[in-house]
Amino acid sequence: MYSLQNISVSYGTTIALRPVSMEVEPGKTLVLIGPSGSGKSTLLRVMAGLVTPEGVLAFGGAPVTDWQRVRRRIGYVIQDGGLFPHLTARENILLMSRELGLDNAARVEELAALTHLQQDQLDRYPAELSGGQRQRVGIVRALMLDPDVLLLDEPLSALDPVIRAGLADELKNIIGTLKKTAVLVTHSLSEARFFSDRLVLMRGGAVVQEGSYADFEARPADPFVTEFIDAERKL
Ligand SMILES: Nc1ncnc2c1ncn2[C@@H]1O[C@H](COP(=O)(O)OP(=O)(O)OP(=O)(O)O)[C@@H](O)[C@H]1O
Repeated sequence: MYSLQNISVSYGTTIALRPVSMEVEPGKTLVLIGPSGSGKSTLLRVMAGLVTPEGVLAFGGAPVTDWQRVRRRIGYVIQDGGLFPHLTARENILLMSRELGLDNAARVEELAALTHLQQDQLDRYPAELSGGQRQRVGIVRALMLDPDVLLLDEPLSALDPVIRAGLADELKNIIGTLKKTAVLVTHSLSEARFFSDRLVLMRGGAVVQEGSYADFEARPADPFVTEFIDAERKL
């Protein structure tokens, strides 16, 4: 779905991504994991077309030249939903559809059912919803235009453990049922293990190891991989 060749990003004098190359396979879930500041969100923002990198980024087999067209095929979810506070949940969800002149009212109902959002919750403002409900609204909004790809930046990190476990199940089901390609950023190794077909561990803007969770355990490419796994286990 994505092919990245020597993608790098600097913010002024800060190097956020060193040349990174990777593939994101269609229909699979890739998880980006690594310590704070390692470049995970920057890489996701590059895939969302929100940051322009050096290097070559291809989507669906061709280098991206028209982000307008590509962005419609991508749903982007950030921590706490990233909702507009002055719009109700339903208005947030329908914003893009209205801009494009699409009547998607029925799809809201379908997706609300899939994410266990209730009617009265859809008519509330974000401040009147719990963190888990806001996150669900963010997920429904991202799914409205039926994107091929879901980009998820720490979608579960603001939630209490019970809600987090429930939403993790729902999200995994949604990704599987709707056959989406997903790229998910997390700090949590257990989340990474739960969601990933493939894992990418980053440090200092570079990829340390890429593979399955089993590869990371059985064949760590660098002492940092073992250190990272052990540190997470202790918690
Ligand atoms: N808009 C920005 N302006 C300047 N520097 C930035 C900006 N965004 C990120 N950075 C820097 O780029 C580097 C990578 O940041 P990024 O947010 O991609 O890391 P991350 O792995 O997602 O971190 P976290 O897990 O804490 O969210 C960091 O050094 C960060 O301080």
